[in-house]
Amino acid sequence: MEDYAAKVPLPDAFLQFLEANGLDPSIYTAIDSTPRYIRLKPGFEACIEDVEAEVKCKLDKLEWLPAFYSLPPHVQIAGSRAYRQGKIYGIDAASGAAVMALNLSPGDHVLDLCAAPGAKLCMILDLLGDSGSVTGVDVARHRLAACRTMLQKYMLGDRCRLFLFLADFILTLNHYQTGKSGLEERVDVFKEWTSRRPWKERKRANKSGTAQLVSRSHPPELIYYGQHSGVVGLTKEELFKTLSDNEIANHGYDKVLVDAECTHDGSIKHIQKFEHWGWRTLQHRVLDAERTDDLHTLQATESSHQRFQTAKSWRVPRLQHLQVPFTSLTVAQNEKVVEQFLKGNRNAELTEIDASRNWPCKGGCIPKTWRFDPLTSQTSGLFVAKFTKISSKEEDYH
Ligand SMILES: C[S@@+](CC[C@H](N)C(=O)[O-])C[C@H]1O[C@@H](n2cnc3c(N)ncnc32)[C@H](O)[C@@H]1O
Repeated sequence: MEDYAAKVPLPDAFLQFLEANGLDPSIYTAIDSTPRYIRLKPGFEACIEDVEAEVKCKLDKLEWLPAFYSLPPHVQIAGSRAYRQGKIYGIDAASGAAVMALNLSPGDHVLDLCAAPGAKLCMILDLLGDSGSVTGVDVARHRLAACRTMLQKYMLGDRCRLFLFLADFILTLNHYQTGKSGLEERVDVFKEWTSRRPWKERKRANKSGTAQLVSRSHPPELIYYGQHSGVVGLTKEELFKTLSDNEIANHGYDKVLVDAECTHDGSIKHIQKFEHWGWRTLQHRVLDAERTDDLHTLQATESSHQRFQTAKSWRVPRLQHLQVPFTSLTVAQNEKVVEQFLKGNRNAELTEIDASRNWPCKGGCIPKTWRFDPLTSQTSGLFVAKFTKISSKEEDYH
């Protein structure tokens, strides 16, 4: 450990955390050389040379991840015209890999739990193009607001809806309800989305409080919906209704992404922020056992489907894949959560990720799981696992 202390600008407490979690501190020795990544918005392939001219460096196309380019770590893209005009995204390649693992097909309806600020959500919408839908759920109002801004900037809002709530929220929306004749006359029908909400609605929102983080007692709040997201024309009762098991068959999602909160110890960018925040706060923000336990519970809860949002999502016959990327590299927050999920869901199995054949990363401690560690992958750290439902009719409803 002492050897690394010299090479790696990390405090002892963090090195001890890594050791306690069986993580090799050498993965952080790439801190200074890990590139930045951008993703090109579909349709803007021709502008890559303009971007290169603007940021004054050559962009390297990633062989293993479509539309992704790497650039030197010191290059800033936020001030570039291409970024401001919504032609490129700043998103880490490992996050892009997690989205590719969903193996999206045209028309898929995707549930993105813990969606904000929305880098993966935007990529999913780009890949779906003019089909399917994405439902993003997050517990943080301010992060969802950033997500909505991103949707608008990249013109991706048409088939998306965002809900402020806990990830165990059950959404029972039928994705494409059309031809709902007569509903237009009803007072409380969702009209085309507008940022200027009617006075009555604002009053109601004020009453329910404007906390940045919602609690379990907070009712689900629709933060944004697009014209073709399936919301327009519904009443609140229809949007939030509870379905019986039989009805669930016609609702639900094809794929679910659970990008739950974790300690972010895999993220170099996150760890580097402590240079500014002060290493002393690392202990409180990342390492405290109490917080780590909470996060473990959160992930386990979300992934093991004790909470019914994910449970219902898992049970809907349409669901094919549940995809879990975690920005931690500890076994407790990854493999242990996977094991717990499999134990609690006999109709779930870990599935091979087609795209992983070309990924520059290592296998996890459980077969078919993957670990992007910063040194091997030259990306931010990420753990990825994908579950598929074994389609046994009796098991679907247990
Ligand atoms: C790793 S970040 C998600 C990043 C996001 N998927 C993206 O690609 O930009 C984790 C998110 O989980 C949210 N979160 C934490 N606990 C939650 C819960 N119980 N229900 C819903 N969201 C939660 C946080 O607000 C945070 O935005």
